[in-house]
Order: sequence, then structure tokens, then C-alpha cells
Amino acid sequence: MTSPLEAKSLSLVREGNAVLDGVSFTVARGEIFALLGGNGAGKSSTLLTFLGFLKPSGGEVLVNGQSVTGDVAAARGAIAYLPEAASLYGHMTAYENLDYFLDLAGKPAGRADLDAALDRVALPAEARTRRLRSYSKGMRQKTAIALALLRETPILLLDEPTSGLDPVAIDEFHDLVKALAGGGQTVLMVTHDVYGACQVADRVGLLRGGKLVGSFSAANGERIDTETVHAAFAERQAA
Ligand SMILES: Nc1ncnc2c1ncn2[C@@H]1O[C@H](COP(=O)(O)OP(=O)(O)OP(=O)(O)O)[C@@H](O)[C@H]1O
Repeated sequence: MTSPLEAKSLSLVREGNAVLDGVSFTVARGEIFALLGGNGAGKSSTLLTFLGFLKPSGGEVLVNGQSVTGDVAAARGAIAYLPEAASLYGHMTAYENLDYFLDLAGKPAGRADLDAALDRVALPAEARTRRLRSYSKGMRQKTAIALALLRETPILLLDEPTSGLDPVAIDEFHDLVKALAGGGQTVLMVTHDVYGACQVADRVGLLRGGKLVGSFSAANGERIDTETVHAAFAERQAA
């Protein structure tokens, strides 16, 4: 079966620097794959390549089996992308943001649908008519996830999704991502948080210096062992 996301021997050069070097992985439908790496490892660049903002200098990336460079619009249409700082408007309320971005996506929705999505991400009802500039980061993320739900994109790309969240918000966020994956969403997240990656992911890939140097999976429905991944991460960073 075609994987929603696939990187095939992906190499990327940015301003003369080799940023990714022969990276290959697939993410299956309903799977959460976390790409773990230190600063500058190439994590964000990988996401930008799936979105067609950066072009591979070698190999290719595929979304639903189609080369992204061949059809950028199809790839972007299938993907909801949460950058580290959610890209919604601070001067608009949650309802206004959702209305605006859904109109842009050609998928307008009524108030009942907006509320259903905001209920699903547990954004308090009283907050929905407030401007986003008064929101916590967790609340902005919930709004961004609600938008992804309403756009009905089958794929979620998350860049450092829990940085700046408090521990309760992190747990809530992980539960939400797991519930979405349980419903068939395919999730690729990039992070330098070993603990978070092991908590939420079905599989963790270790990216270092633009190369995928390790991979960890959870056996029998258990969580990935944080100690093992942490040791590998620390060792690789030192290497
Ligand atoms: N706009 C840019 N132009 C040129 N090179 C860039 C640009 N942005 C990042 N790079 C380089 O690409 C490499 C990978 O950066 P990238 O942002 O993908 O790493 P990352 O793993 O996401 O790091 P971080 O955890 O710090 O966000 C780095 O060496 C970085 O200097």
C-alpha cells in the first residue's frame, strides 16, 4: 500500500551546505513518526521539503505516492503543517481565524462544525470569541489543530509542537495527537525532545548532521524506551 509520506534517499543543499544526506523513511497511515535531532540536524528542512518549499538536490519526497516536486499543490492540499509558532492571526478570534483560513482553503464551514472541531481539541468555549493574541501557546495550537481537522487533511506535520508548553498542556497535546492518529491521521513530527518523542511516537528516527543514524520502534503496543533513545541521542551528539 502507498505510504502517505515517503523520503527516498533525500539530499538537500541549502546555500552551499549539505543539510540532508541520503535520508530515507516512510510513515504509514495512522502512524506517528518522530524525527529527533539536535539543533541544525535538518529536521525543519525535512518538513519544508515535504511542503515543497525546498527542492531536493538528490532523491525525492512523496506524498500519497506522488512526487512533491511533480505536484506541489496536491501535497500541500493533503497536509496540515504546524510550524513552531502557529501561523494564525493574533488580532482575530478563533472563529474568525477558522473562517478565514477555511475560506482560503475553499472549505467553508458553519458555526456548528467549528464548535465540533474546537470541542474535539478542548478549546474552552469562552475563549472562542477572544482574539488569539490573548491565548497561551497551547490554546493557539489547539486552534491550529482544529483548523487541520476542519480542512480534513490526512497528514499532519508538526515542528517542535510541545516547545513552550507546560507539562499538562504537553500531555493534552500528546493525547490529542494519539487520538488523531488512532482515527487514521498520519503524523510526522520533528523535535529535540527525547522524552516527548518517546511518549507519543510509534517510531523515532535519529537525525544527525543530515543523516538518519538510528531508528526505534515500540514493541507490542508499549512506549519506546526513553533511556535507550536518550543514550543513543547523547552518544550520537558526542560522536
Ligand atoms: N534559510 C536558510 N538558508 C540556508 N541554510 C539554512 C536556512 N535555514 C537553516 N539552514 C541550515 O540548514 C541546516 C539545518 O537546519 P534546520 O532548521 O533544518 O535544522 P533543525 O534540525 O530543524 O534545527 P533546530 O532544532 O535548530 O530548529 C542548518 O545547518 C542551518 O544552518
